[in-house]
Amino acid sequence: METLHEKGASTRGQISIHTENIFPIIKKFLYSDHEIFLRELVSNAVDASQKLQKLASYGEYNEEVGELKITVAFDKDAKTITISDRGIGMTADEVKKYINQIAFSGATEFVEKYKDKATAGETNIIGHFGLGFYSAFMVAREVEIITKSYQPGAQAVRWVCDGSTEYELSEAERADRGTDIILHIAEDSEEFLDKYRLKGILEKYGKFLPIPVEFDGEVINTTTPIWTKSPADLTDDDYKSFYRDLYPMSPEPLFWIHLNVDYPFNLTGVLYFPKLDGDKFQMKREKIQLYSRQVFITDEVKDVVPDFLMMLHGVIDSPDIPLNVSRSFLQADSNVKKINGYITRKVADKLNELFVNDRAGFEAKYDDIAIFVKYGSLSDDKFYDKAKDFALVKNTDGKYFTLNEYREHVQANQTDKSEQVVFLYTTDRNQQDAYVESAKRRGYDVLLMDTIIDAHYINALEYKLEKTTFKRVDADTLDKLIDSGVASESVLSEEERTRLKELFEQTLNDKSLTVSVESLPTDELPVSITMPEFMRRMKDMSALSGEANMFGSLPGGYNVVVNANHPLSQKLLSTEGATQTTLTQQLYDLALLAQNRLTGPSLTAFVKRTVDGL
Ligand SMILES: Nc1ncnc2c1ncn2[C@@H]1O[C@H](COP(=O)(O)OP(=O)(O)OP(=O)(O)O)[C@@H](O)[C@H]1O
Repeated sequence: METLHEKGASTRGQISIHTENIFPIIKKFLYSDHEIFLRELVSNAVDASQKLQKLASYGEYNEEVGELKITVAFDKDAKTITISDRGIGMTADEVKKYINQIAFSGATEFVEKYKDKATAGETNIIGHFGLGFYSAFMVAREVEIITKSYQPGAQAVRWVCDGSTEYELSEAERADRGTDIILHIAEDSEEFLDKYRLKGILEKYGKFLPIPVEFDGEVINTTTPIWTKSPADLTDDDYKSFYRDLYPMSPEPLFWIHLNVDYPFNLTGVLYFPKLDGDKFQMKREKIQLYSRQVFITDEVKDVVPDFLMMLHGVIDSPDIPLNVSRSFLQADSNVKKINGYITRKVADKLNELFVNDRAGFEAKYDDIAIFVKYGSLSDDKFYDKAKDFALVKNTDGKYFTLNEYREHVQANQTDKSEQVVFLYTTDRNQQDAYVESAKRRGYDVLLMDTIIDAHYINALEYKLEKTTFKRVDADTLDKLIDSGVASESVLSEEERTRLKELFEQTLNDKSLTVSVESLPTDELPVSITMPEFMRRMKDMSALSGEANMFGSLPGGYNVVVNANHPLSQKLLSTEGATQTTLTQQLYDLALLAQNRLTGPSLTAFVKRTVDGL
């Protein structure tokens, strides 16, 4: 039985810390967010309650456990906030040991002592920093503890400390086992003496705590959220309704992944693939909530979750993530790295499973999934290796192919003279329609690569796929895009071709344009405008990165390709003077128009010229 040495008297003593000034430091810097005090104290109450449950289950506590509800109450007049639990409580010696010795964590000792008895994943003790309790001094000018140990016949004790290094410990009255933490709120923290404020904080951090927490006559938490259950016991509706709880305004998720791992680290959670809808490019971060043993910690999951999965929604719960330490430490933490790898693997496995089991369903969702697959493939080679079998490409007819299937599909028709298979693509089906249609007329297939990440994805695929080149449909004339090595016959003589080239150069009078005359099929446009693939990619990249580099600032870069075999070319050569100039300009403008690039005064002039000619 625990009693104070001098029964009835109170003891005074020094809190054993090495610096006198630790409290101001705690107050200011331990947590920048003062509301955290409530999370810490309620977590301690949860710990104490769970410890009691454990002792009971180990047969070391044989009395009635009863209801283990934690209550949080406040008194505006007395300016107090009280957190009460019916957990294991503390003897006077334990108060001295656990409360007075800052940074000595009772929790660590407890786990150490019971770890042999606890089965994996069962060590549900929140605290292991030994400082949580002292966060009370961020908001309180004085903290009082009234506690009574679960041990038979234990004497209740009262500990008071005003935030200096002095404390007072005396005997007290408490009917039942457990602990009351009474905070005498400091003047500058009176904002916390407010029903809505307290409720808000409790709901933020404690919505899923494993022990019921009552505030203002209501229990604020669900003690067994779905991630603590076994997937076998859950239905689709359970997952969907949990999602609705977390994100009331969001459309139904596409699918989800239940995470559950014990070794080499402990992690549970449910990650949802959201329906991104029109929001595809907007990286919606801060949608994953991080918990530690059901205590909400943060929605800043950077470093814990791979960057490309930051757009997922859901909950991750891990006691193995160091939470109160700096970011740089977090990055170097080996558990965090393993967790990262694990999540990546689970996501890849889930996608593969969907692909294999339900190809049609997978395709139906693919437009939403694509961004994860692409971003993942770009940022993580291991993910790419898994994803290459289920990553899909979509052509302009809306058909989906895996990369291998697509290669098979186009190989016969789209292999050039250097044995490269050319994947043609469009970044804008409407704007590049003329080019897409002429490619299709030749029996070529065209891929849709119209999302912002595709430029990078194409680079990565070219690097990874053997003997494969991507070319945008308007990068060159079709003969050159897929160069069979067989030159087409020209109906014009060499001299006529030179005249044609000069005619365009003089009429357009623009040094940034390169004019070439080529022998194309007669059903191709008389004039078309192309931009070499390499040049365009460089320009796109510099536009994307927002950095002005030499490619970004280069003007034009366009080629004007005149089709020597088109009947209009011959007609052009047979005219002269103003008629010839007008016709040349008109053909060039039509080429621009076919690309939806004829605007402003040039468009006005074109319309007038056309009307005049009718
Ligand atoms: N409500 C409580 N009931 C019983 N013991 C408590 C209670 N609150 C605190 N303690 C004891 O005081 C110790 C120190 O608490 P403190 O919050 O400072 O550290 P911790 O919980 O071990 O770690 P953390 O910093 O992560 O919270 C606890 O480990 C526990 O032994």
